[in-house]
Amino acid sequence: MYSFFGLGISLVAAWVIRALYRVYFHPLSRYPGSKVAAVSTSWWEWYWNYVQNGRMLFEIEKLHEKYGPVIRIGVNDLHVSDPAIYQDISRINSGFTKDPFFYQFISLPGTSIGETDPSRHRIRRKVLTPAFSTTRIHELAPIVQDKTEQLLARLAAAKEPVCFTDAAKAYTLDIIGKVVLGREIGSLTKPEFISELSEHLQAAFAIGWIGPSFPIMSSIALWVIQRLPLFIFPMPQVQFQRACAKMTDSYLKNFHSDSSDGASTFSTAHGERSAVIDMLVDPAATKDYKVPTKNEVSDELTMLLTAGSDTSSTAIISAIYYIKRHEKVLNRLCEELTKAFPSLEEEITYEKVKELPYLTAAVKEVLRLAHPLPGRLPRTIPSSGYSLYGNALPRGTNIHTSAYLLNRHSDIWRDPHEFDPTRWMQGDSADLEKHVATFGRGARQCLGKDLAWCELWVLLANLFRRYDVRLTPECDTPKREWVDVVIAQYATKLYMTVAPMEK
Ligand code: HEM
Repeated sequence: MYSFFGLGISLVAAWVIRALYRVYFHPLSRYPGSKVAAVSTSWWEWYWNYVQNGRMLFEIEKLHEKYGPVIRIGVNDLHVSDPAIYQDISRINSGFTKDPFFYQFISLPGTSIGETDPSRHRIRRKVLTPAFSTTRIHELAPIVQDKTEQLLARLAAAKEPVCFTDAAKAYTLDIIGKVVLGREIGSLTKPEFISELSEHLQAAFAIGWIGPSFPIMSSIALWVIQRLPLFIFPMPQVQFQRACAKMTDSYLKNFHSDSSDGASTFSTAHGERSAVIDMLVDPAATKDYKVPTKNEVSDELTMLLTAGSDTSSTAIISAIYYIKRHEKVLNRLCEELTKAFPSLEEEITYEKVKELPYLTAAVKEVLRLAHPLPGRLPRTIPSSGYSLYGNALPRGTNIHTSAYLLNRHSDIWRDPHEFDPTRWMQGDSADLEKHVATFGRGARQCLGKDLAWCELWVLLANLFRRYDVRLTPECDTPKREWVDVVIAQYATKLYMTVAPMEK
């Protein structure tokens, strides 16, 4: 009895000593912020992101307002709100890497997004780059065009207001499905725009932050669950992963890649082949390339489908909301579109719309204010260490930055909270581009940026030129509340009706 009591006291004493060390003597103790987070990253994250449902980012914002550009948000974690520091740590060859603990839960290890080793990442990225390059987007544009027609036809045929949030998710999932898997997912044909794959994906996003809060416990649980039959523990991430594995399997069975053919066997935009899979399984894809196993290919596809669906749809939904809520912007945009496409019979294509200056400025402004990935993306200090405002920080410290704060930082943005596309049409606007954190920067910046742009350009131009868009009164509100569940999740879905423009 006495020894149990003694053990209890010793454990409590050890915990107290460790907590005191972390708060007062740790190398990060000089930084202000949350004392709870300094003692335990997990509990602080769990409280703000789980109990308070994705509000950690707003707490971080408040702490910055109180303490300035650097705050402590974990035992080894600082959050920095300073565009100059963001530029420095995200530049190519900065030496900073992705934090493996964090990324194993918001991605799959070894994939383009989840790989934290820079040299392995470089190889995977080199293999995948041609599948999403600017040149390739021209070949993929007809897919975007087809899906746009399909979506608009459904919106126009609807008798009741349509849930555009679900429709836009179906649109981007169908596009990325065709690009990545070379096959139709068919969400746009479903009565409520919900396919099986989109259901798994939504469920996976819904539990977004639990993993990173308790990395060790969660990784053990995930390891066990991944090895159990699905019916015992139907975890959404694993369901989604297995659905993708099934599709990869059937693809590889149907289209066995002939390595001697290499790149020449890649799909055309409308073919049933997937350039992405063909590239991944091509041993000659790049020097020192080791073809991934079937499961590794499937993990990559899972990540690409995740990265390329809700991100773009969130941007599209926000674009419609912002443009509709700003009458001057809507009028100027419609004017530009009518001038560029005087006849309603004329096809509104990617090649033409990407040249429209006001549409482009409006999309840039949407992406600045309505970043689909608003929250912190930690980067780990390399073995050489890092000097932050002249203070040396030890290797292994994570520096987090967030698009939500950077894209509104008053050092860079005049009237940062205003939705003003014309800021992108002035002399210094080229310089502004580098300060937008929406797609990340440097070696780890978004690989699908051009595809996302293609979707935004084509859909918005077609929608606003050909239809009169009306938001339902419940959605036509001055503010849309959102929380950060890895992706920005809005409190209410966007409902709207469309009526064809008169000739
Ligand atoms: C508006 C839409 C999109 C936004 C805002 C967005 C944003 C981002 C951001 C912020 C990152 C960096 C993540 C990090 O540092 O951990 C990223 C990475 C990535 N994104 Fe996107 N993304 C979008 C659309 C897409 C699309 C359509 C694809 C197509 C597959 C895609 C594929 C990727 C990939 C593969 C990476 C990892 C790149 C690497 O680390 O090398 N994204 N994206």
